[in-house]
Amino acid sequence: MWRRRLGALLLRSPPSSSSTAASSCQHRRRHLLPSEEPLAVNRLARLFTSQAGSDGGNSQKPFIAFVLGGPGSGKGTQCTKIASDFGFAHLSAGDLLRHEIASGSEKGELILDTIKEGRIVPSEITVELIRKAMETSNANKVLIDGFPRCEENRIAFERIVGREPDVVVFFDCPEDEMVKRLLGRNQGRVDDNIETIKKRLKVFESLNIPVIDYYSSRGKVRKINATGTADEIFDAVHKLFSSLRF
Ligand SMILES: Nc1ncnc2c1ncn2[C@@H]1O[C@H](COP(=O)(O)OP(=O)(O)O)[C@@H](O)[C@H]1O
Ligand SMILES: Nc1ccn([C@H]2C[C@H](O)[C@@H](COP(=O)(O)OP(=O)(O)O)O2)c(=O)n1
Ligand SMILES: [Mg+2]
Repeated sequence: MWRRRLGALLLRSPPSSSSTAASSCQHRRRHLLPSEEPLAVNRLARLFTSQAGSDGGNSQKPFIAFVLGGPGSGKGTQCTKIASDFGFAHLSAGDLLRHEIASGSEKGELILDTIKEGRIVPSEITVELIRKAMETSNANKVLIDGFPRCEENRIAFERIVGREPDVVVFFDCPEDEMVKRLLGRNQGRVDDNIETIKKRLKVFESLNIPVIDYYSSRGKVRKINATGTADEIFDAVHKLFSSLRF
């Protein structure tokens, strides 16, 4: 029901794109799980286990909202507003990955190549960046923007953290609107060009929609109509967050 037809512009994309992305996600799953343990598990256990009064900071399990939607659906724009009005820490998986590229680290090159191709970065890299950012922020309410992007991302996070998100906000936007927004974003991003956008939309359909379906079946998804102005959309978002208990 969430699948949308893209305009003629996107109908001619090469059939290999989604299978490449899918195999990347699947491929990494084979390597991921053994290598995550036990170090990361122990660190995350400390982060997420209630230790009232013992750590001098936030001692509660943080409230976690995953924020999903296609590329250009307005996740980042809405997260900024939620953070400002509701006091959430805003952790953008894409920003964390771009920061890693900018740092010149060894992983940066792989991340850059992957993002240019519109594919998904190996989950162990992304989850580790999110884990560190959560630890640093020490926040009790966290928006995780643009994650999990595929089942491998989801499984890696839930396995390491040992829990599910409290809520999954899904910005539902027609593809032609997302394309228009991305082409006008003008932030100098290597992936905001029509070729990469086509691939990202295919990846969203083939890998991210199943994650949304999964959380939907568990009653976690709150779908927001992401058309209209940013302020109009935020009216609905504001209502939603006002109704949540965190
Ligand atoms: N409701 C909206 N209407 C028009 N443009 C929007 C809207 N929301 C966001 N934008 C613009 O669209 C582009 C993509 O938004 P962004 O928040 O970065 O989306 P995402 O994080 O989902 O890719 C940005 O240039 C942003 O300013
Ligand atoms: N969980 C994630 C999030 C982003 N990435 C990569 C792949 C995505 O196309 C890029 C950009 O992600 P970002 O969330 O910033 O993109 P949008 O806000 O949806 O336009 O980063 C990833 O590999 N895994
Ligand atoms: Mg974004």
